[in-house]
Amino acid sequence: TQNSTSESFTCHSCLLEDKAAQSLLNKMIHTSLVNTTNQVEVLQRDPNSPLYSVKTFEELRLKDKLLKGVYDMGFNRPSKIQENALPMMLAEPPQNLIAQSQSGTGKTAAFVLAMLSHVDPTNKWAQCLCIAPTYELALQTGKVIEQMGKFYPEVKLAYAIRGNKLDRGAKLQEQIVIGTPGTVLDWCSKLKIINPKKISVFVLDEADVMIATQGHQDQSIRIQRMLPKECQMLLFSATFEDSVWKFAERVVPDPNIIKLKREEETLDTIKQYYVLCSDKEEKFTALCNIYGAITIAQAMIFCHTRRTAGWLAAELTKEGHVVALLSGEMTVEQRATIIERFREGKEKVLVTTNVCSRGIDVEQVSVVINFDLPMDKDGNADNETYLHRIGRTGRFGKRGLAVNMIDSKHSMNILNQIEEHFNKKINKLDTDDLDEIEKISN
Ligand SMILES: Nc1ncnc2c1ncn2[C@@H]1O[C@H](COP(=O)(O)OP(=O)(O)OP(=O)(O)O)[C@@H](O)[C@H]1O
Repeated sequence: TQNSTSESFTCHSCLLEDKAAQSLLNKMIHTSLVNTTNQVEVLQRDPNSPLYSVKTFEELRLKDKLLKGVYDMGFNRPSKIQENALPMMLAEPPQNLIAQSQSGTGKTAAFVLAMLSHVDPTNKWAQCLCIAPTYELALQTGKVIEQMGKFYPEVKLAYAIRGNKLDRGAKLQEQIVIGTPGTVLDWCSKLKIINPKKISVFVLDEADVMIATQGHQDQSIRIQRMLPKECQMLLFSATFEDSVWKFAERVVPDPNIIKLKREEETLDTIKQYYVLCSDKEEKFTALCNIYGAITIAQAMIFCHTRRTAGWLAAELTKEGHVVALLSGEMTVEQRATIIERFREGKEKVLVTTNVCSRGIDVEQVSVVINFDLPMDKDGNADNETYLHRIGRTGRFGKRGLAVNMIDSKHSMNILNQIEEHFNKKINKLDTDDLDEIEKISN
């Protein structure tokens, strides 16, 4: 209907544009390293120079105060990306770096360590400058700097973020500055609080989010142009589409490049079924019939709109089931809390719309219910989203179960498109047949 289309559109646009919120969510959720089996790809500016990588933090010859900070955070050894990135960032003379890897692989920890090692605490001026796309992301990175520098109190940190007003010409004493592009630019140019000529490390974090925000790209480039040529430039991004790449090349001259590819998801280990119903209510009944079977593991239920998700969560609750609802009108903090609880297993079922959970990794989910099938704005099958919802990477390749609810010719059509696209047959499931339901959960 007109209504549901526009509703899903609003939710879609509010979150699609809000890459920053997604990024913040992932940061809040990743309280430890994400497992990846993919190899790191390293492209050196000088292909003849030996490639250094480290397996321990000791090999980096960090100051004791810093090593203590690293161990105090519970890090035992460098992550995959850190093995190569750290030696490059700490090399003499300094090397420029562009690094791309998914959220939770240790990028932030890596450049924070690099900044802290570069600082000369006896010099009371800004030496390292880090820019992040939003206020919240800047605060989040600031926290990591404070935590890692806990045993190195001579090094001070300043936040160049809105609301932090300093007088024109006031000279900053802090050696590290973290902030958003607009404020950092003001501090460097108009207010002259930072002398950009004295910056020796420049970090551009979350480049993909940065360029998605109006104006940030230009501001970042203007900041970069004020820095001395020999300043070390470091750029990090979770994704690497062409636009990010073009931007990266403009702000990081002569870069070394490190990439950690995301693992491909496949449908190979997934049992896929469809259930035939006549309307939403019948889909609900069918869902209740298989509820016992699906809640042996953790399940996610996807609906097309916020309204359906809200309705479904309420109906399931009325039936006495404990479910969590992740919805578009929630704040980032609220969403983070819900995802965190679900991750910890406090709730076994999470009802959500696709938009809300796009790009958020919840690896342990082994049952996915498509209460509504994923479709694009023209009403065709959204194969990519289908794969993201139910696919598994090699690493988390345990068996999974996907159940698709069909209640119209249109949704049957989408299902057929999905079958054809992946060249995989999706079997019919009779939810009144207890033996059959028994089978799917084994
Ligand atoms: N070497 C390490 N050993 C153990 N844990 C680590 C290590 N490096 C980072 N971590 C932890 O792993 C989590 C993810 O790291 P980090 O935030 O640096 O990743 P990221 O790639 O920057 O991801 P995001 O872009 O989402 O912040 C954090 O909780 C961090 O404290």
